Amino acid sequence: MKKTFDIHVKEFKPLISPTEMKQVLPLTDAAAHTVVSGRKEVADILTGKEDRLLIIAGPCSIHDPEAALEYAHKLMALRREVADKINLIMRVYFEKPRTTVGWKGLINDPFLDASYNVNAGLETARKLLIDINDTGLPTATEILDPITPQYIAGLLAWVAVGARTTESQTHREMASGLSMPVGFKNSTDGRITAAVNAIQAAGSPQHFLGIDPDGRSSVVSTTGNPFCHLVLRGGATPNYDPVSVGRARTILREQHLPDRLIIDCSHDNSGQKFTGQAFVFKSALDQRLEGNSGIMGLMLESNLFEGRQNCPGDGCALKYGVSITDECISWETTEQLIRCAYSQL
Ligand SMILES: O=C[C@H](O)[C@H](O)COP(=O)(O)O
Ligand SMILES: C=C(OP(=O)(O)O)C(=O)O
Repeated sequence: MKKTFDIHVKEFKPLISPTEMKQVLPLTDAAAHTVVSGRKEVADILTGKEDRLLIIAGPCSIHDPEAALEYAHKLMALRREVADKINLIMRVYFEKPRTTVGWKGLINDPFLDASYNVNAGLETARKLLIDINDTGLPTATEILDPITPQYIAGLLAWVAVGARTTESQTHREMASGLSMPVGFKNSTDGRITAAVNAIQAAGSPQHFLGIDPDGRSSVVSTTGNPFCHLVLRGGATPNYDPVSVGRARTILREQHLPDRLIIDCSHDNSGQKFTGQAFVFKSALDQRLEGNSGIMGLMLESNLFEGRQNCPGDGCALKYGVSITDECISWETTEQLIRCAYSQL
C-alpha cells in the first residue's frame, strides 16, 4: 500500500516531559515568590490598582545565558532603585517568530548550529529563568509554541503573543489558560482588530488540544485569562502617537475590554532601528506625564551592547552581549532612559 502520511516528515525525536524537567530543575522558593508577586504587580497595573509605570526591558532574544544573567543583575539593581515609581521586569525571549526563515531562538536551536537540540534548549531556558527569578527580577517572554508553557510558564510574570500569531486561534486558546497577564501585539500591518478579538477570545473558556504535565496529548479546558491586554508595536506606520493611542483605547472601551496598554518602543514603532527607540520611549513617557494613564507600560529591546550581529557570525566569533536578532539599545542607554523616566514621574 502506498504511504499516505508523514510524507514530508524526516524524523520524530522524543522530548523529556515537563514533569521530568521540573524534577531536574525544580522551582525554588525564592523564584516562586518573584513569579507570584511579579504577576500580581503587573495585574494591579493593568487594572489600575497601582499607578507605577511598567517597563519591560531586555534582549530581543537570548542566545548566551551568561550575558543574559549579567544583564539581569544590572537590571535587578536598577529595579530596586526605581521601585517606588517603576515596575521593571526583564524581557527573556527564547522563541523568535520569523517573517520567512532564520534562527528561531534558543529553545529551537540552543547551540546556534542547526542541531535543533530542543531538549537542551528547554533545559537552558528553564535554568536561566530560575536563576533570574532567584535574584528577585520578574521575567517576560513571547510564547510561540503552545507546547512550551508546560516547561517554562511557571517562571513567567508576563507573556506576549506576537504580531504574527495574534490572529491564530491556537495562540488565543493557549493564552486563555496561561497563569500570567498576556499582551497581544497589533498585527504587522498595524491593524489592531486581531489583537482586540484575541483579548476577547483569550478571556473566554476554551477547549483545545495540548499536553499535560506528563507530556501526554490531552484535551485542555481553560477558564479564560482575565488579564489580557493590547501592545502597540507599530505597523505600516508607527502607532505610539497620541492619536493612535487614543483611537486604540476607544476601540478597547467600546468592546468593554481593558483600555490600559503597553507601547513597544522597538519594532515598527522605531523603524526597526535601535536609534529610534529612545524617541518613542520619550514620546510615550511625555503622553503619560501629560495624564494619559492608559499607557501603563513601555517595552525596550535592550542588550549589554547596542546594535546587532549576524547569527552565527560570518565565520567570526560572536561578540559578547550583542543581539543576534533585532537591533537593541545598549545597557548604558537603557539605564539613562529609565533614570530619566524615574526623575520625571
Ligand atoms: O523581534 C524579532 C523580529 O522582529 C521577528 O522575530 C521577525 O524577524 P524577521 O523579520 O527577521 O524574521
Ligand atoms: C517578535 C517580536 O515582536 P513582534 O511580534 O511585535 O514583531 C518581539 O518582541 O520579539
